[in-house]
Amino acid sequence: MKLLNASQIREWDQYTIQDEPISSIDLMERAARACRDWIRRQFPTHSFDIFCCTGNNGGDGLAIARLLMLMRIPVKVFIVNAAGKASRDFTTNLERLKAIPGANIIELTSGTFPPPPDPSAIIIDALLGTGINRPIEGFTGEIVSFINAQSNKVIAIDMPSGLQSDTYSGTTPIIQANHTLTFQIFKLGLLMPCNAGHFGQVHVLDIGLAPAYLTTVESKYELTEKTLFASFYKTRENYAHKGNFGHALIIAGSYGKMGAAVLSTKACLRSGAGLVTAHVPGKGVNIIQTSAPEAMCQTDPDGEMITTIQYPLKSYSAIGIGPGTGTHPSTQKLLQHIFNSYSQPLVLDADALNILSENKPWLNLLPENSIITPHPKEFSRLFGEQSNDFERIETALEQASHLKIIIILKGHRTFIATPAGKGYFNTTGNAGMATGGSGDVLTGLITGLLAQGYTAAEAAIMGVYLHGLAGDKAAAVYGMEAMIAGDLVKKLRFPAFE
Ligand SMILES: NC(=O)C1=CN([C@@H]2O[C@H](COP(=O)(O)OP(=O)(O)OC[C@H]3O[C@@H](n4cnc5c(N)ncnc54)[C@H](OP(=O)(O)O)[C@@H]3O)[C@@H](O)[C@H]2O)[C@@H](O)CC1
Ligand SMILES: Nc1ncnc2c1ncn2[C@@H]1O[C@H](COP(=O)(O)OP(=O)(O)O)[C@@H](O)[C@H]1O
Ligand SMILES: [K+]
Repeated sequence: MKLLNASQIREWDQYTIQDEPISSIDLMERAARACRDWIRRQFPTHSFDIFCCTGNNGGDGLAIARLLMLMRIPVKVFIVNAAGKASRDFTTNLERLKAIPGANIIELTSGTFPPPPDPSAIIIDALLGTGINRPIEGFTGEIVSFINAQSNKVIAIDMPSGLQSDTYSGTTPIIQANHTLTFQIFKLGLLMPCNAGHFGQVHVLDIGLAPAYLTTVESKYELTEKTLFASFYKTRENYAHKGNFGHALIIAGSYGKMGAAVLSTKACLRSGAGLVTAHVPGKGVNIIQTSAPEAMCQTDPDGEMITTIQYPLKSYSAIGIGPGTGTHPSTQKLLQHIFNSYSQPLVLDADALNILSENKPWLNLLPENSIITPHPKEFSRLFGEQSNDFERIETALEQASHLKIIIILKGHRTFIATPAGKGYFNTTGNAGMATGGSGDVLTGLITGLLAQGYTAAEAAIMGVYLHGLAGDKAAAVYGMEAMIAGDLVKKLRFPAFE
């Protein structure tokens, strides 16, 4: 699914109005009904204080208020700056709400604040949505601060008010919601870790915008979803043999960190690669051969770390390097040797990235379409500190196209930047994956996909998606706390397709 910016979303709105056709007030009603249904399911016994400005986001708030009232749910509506310019659909919804006997509508003008809400009431933030075009200030800002000061749960409609959908919002007043009910599609601002304290849990509600619009519009960003995965996935032929699925080499581990080698090797085996070899320190041979007997093993002449490769690399269709290797100068030298002698894409993680950040010119030696998998700290060691997450993804895209590599910026919504200038946000995974070794699993998995002949971008997107899916399956069984990285390997599954 493409990610759209605020003006494209407005266009999508208009497209749907003409294409379906549906009037704009009916589209607002459909959006309000979707919110009402979600709210009723989640909070069946609460009362609601709904805060509205006078644009269409406020119009949604008024329609939600009416729909809740019609179900005999207690609702108070506060209209902020009621004398301000009102949208047509806001005005229509205000008339409809006023027509309901007992409607409790309170106008708030500068300096008048509402009474503190009932402790069990839920606040609905329908002040501003995607129409925001400047930071919130003045009385609206004071109302935002008032809402944030309450201990009540807050549900934001479409966007937490004050949060920009496409750019960094800075430190101006912004609603801190527990839940955000956003319409039809994620917004960039709802994917950024720096905004997490504002959007809480995001729920995308289908309001029936015309899918055909998406084929007419360009977007730099996309979400990884099952359909994208399916578009890359290659079915195994009945007569296929292991020689058809490549030979992956995992270079990993050091004394005390052999677990990293085991996890990435096992994940590589489960990627579908035909053959997997692990290159490990001499003393690690028994560990790897016992825990991953399906893999072959090359031992380093050094017992405790990776220093030397004494065999040709050409026969390997993909190489993953870095988990648990350490950054000893001998390991650094080996990495440089690989950069100079191997021309196919590499997958670089963990200590390989730490070595790169100490030898930045080597970034230019990376074979085209190599994949690097930094977490935010590794990313800033490589490419410098960024002042916010929007800047970080921009830098990732710039560097991916400059270095002609894929950058996987790991996190809750892992971001994949491709040399073609496209960025993908992953939709799978959970905080249970914040446990040592999860990244090693990802490295092995992506290396194995690359070895089978998937392009670097496909391997990166599929790997990240599958890794998160495995995390979700592991969390469903063990809970987020009890799951460990080895469970990700066990739970790796390729989705079934028709
Ligand atoms: N397609 C969809 O998904 C659908 C969307 N729908 C809903 O419409 C919402 C978008 O509505 P919207 O365009 O009327 O904008 P909204 O956010 O209400 O702002 C209103 C006005 O406020 C002003 N303003 C701007 N910044 C400001 C600030 N900082 N402080 C104070 N004022 C500020 C600015 O006017 P200006 O002052 O610039 O003239 C702006 O026009 C969307 O989020 C969703 O809830 C659904 O109903 C149907 C389907
Ligand atoms: N809160 C989270 N939500 C979703 N995925 C997460 C979360 N925390 C970590 N992950 C995933 O787990 C992996 C952790 O990798 P990394 O930080 O390299 O850990 P390690 O070095 O311990 O293997 C990444 O793929 C990341 O996206
Ligand atoms: K809002």
